[in-house]
Formats: sequence, C-alpha cells, structure tokens
Amino acid sequence: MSGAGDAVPVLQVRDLQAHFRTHYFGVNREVRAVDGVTFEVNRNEIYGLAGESSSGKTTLVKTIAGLLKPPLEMVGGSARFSFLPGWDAIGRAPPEVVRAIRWRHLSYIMQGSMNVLNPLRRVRYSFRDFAWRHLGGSKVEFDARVVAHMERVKLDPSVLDAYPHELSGGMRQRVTIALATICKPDFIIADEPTTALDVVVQKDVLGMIRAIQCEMGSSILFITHDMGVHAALTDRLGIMYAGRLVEDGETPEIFSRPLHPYTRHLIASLPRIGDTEQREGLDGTPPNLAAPPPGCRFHPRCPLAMPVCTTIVPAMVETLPGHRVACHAVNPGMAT
Ligand SMILES: Nc1ncnc2c1ncn2[C@@H]1O[C@H](COP(=O)(O)OP(=O)(O)OP(=O)(O)O)[C@@H](O)[C@H]1O
Repeated sequence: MSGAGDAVPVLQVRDLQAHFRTHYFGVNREVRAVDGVTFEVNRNEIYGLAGESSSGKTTLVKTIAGLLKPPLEMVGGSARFSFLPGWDAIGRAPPEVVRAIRWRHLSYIMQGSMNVLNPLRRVRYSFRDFAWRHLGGSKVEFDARVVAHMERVKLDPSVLDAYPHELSGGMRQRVTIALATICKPDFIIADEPTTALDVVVQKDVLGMIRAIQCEMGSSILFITHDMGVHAALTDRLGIMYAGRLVEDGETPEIFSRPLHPYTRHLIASLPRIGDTEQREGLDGTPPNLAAPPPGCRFHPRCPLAMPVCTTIVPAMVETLPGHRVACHAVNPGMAT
C-alpha cells in the first residue's frame, strides 16, 4: 500500500442526499438511497467503499460523479472536488464545465467495460474519442502516447486495432483502465471494476490499478462489496449500510479494530484458510429504502440494539483518531 495519502482532500462530501423519486399510477415513491453521507478522499490515496448489495454505493458514486438521470435526484448536501472550485457538486455545474474535467481530472471505471468501449469501433478510436481533445498534439503524437501508455499497463499495442469483442474480459478491463488513466486524472472512481473477472485476472488488474495510482499520485474511490479486495488494496475504508456511512477509518485499523456491529459482521464473514467453522449470517434483510426504519437503520438486525436505536439516528463520531463510527452502543448519547 502507498500509505494513507497526503491529507489534502481532493473530494469533500458533506451530508450528501440522493433519492430516486418516482410517480407511477398516481403513487409517489421516494427511495432514500443516499441519506446524509459525509467523508473525504485525500490526494494520493485509495478510499474504499464497502457494503452489501443495495446499500447505495453505486448511487453515491453516480451522484458524486454528476451522473444523475431521472428518477435519481441529488436532494441535499455537497460533493466538492478541489479541481472544480466554485461548484458544490459536478451535477450542478454547466455541461461545458463538466466536459472539460471529465477524463482530464475525473474518470470513471465501471464494472462492464462495454459501457465505455464502443463495440462497433476499434479500440484506438475510443482513445481518440475520449482523450485526444484533452491531450492535444497531432494524431501521430497522440497515437504514440497511447502506444506508450498501453505498454505501461502491459497491453500489446496491437490491441488498439482490435474490436472490443475480440478481447478477453480481463484485457477489456485493462483497456478501460488505460482509457481512464491516460490523461493522468486527479481522481478516479472505480465501481466494482474487477467483480466480473476470475481471481487470477482480478489480482493482476488490482495490482495494475495500485501501480498506476502510485505512479500518478492520483486519488481513487474504489467500490466493491468484496472485503478481501478492500483489505488488499485500499488505504482507508468506509462502510455503508442502507444509504448511510456507518464507519470509516484507515483500512488496517478497520480490520483490526472494527467498532460498528455491521462492520464486525462483514469482517467475521470473510473466509479463512483452514477454518472449518460454520459462519453465522445476520438475521433479517436490508431495509426497504422507500420506508427505512427510524433511528439507526441497522437496529432491526443488530445484536446490540437498545431502545434508543429505534428512534434516534446515531451521529458519526470520531471515536478513535481518524476512525469514525455511528453507533449508540459505541458512542452513547451522540445523536445527529
Ligand atoms: N432506478 C431506480 N429506481 C428506484 N430505486 C432504485 C433505482 N436504482 C437503484 N434503486 C434503489 O436504490 C438503492 C441503492 O441501490 P445501489 O445500486 O446504489 O446499491 P449498491 O450498494 O450499489 O448495490 P449493488 O452492489 O447491488 O450495485 C436500492 O434500494 C435500489 O433498489
């Protein structure tokens, strides 16, 4: 790991709220997928976001990246990038401002590489479409730069002449990462970038992400539900449950001293070699975010739940240096 960053925030998220608002057959429905999330990502660090399916991870990063489409709306709070002064969220900046920063300062690696690569065009043209206007120079100079970058990510430049379907899943994902990093952006959002890959290719791609991040000194917001990947890759880690952040801190600290009962459960569920014991699951299911439980959203499943948890939302408190947690059992009397 590269260490815990330079303590200079590149992204500051404050009380961010993003809801899906739908209106079907006369019924209004509001899914509070992100509901009051606060954290920051420093320069030169990988900040991981963990949490089970439907906890709001993708909605959170889409809101941060300004990729808002109805029925998703940012309804409150802010998500400020240091390279976009004057705007409290990308989604509130005009399209020309967004175009100028996308790929150059902020890039996004998604789970399905085919979302970025045009299936009808050779890979070389995807590079020209996305990066040429940012990097400038003649076509020959630009192509030489792309070839050098392909070599850096250990891809044979002949890949540039292939169509995406001719490449394996691992190679396609490497191409996507090459696209996302060629402009040396300050900030990369990676949403489950290795989930669809087999473990050997996954390890290789994760090693490549870390190597490029170290070389460029950029920041990465890395989303995966796989705690093993977080342990191996991230510098700091945030745990999401039902649209809220419940704990965050340096990754080794979270793994060695988890404070929130949900984090403890996630870590305890990790398989260990030689372990023959049956692991206990959590009772119940994640809440419906259109009608979440009052108080702490984890209380219906929590082994430590107390009466206060059913009515009062616990505040996210720095309980140990650099280690925040939102739990009444850990921080008695701390409400939002
Ligand atoms: N288009 C939509 N309309 C209404 N609700 C939605 C929509 N898309 C997602 N949601 C809801 O928002 C909540 C958060 O979903 P989100 O995809 O952000 O979670 P996630 O943690 O990224 O899950 P996963 O790991 O499965 O991708 C879920 O309750 C989901 O059902």
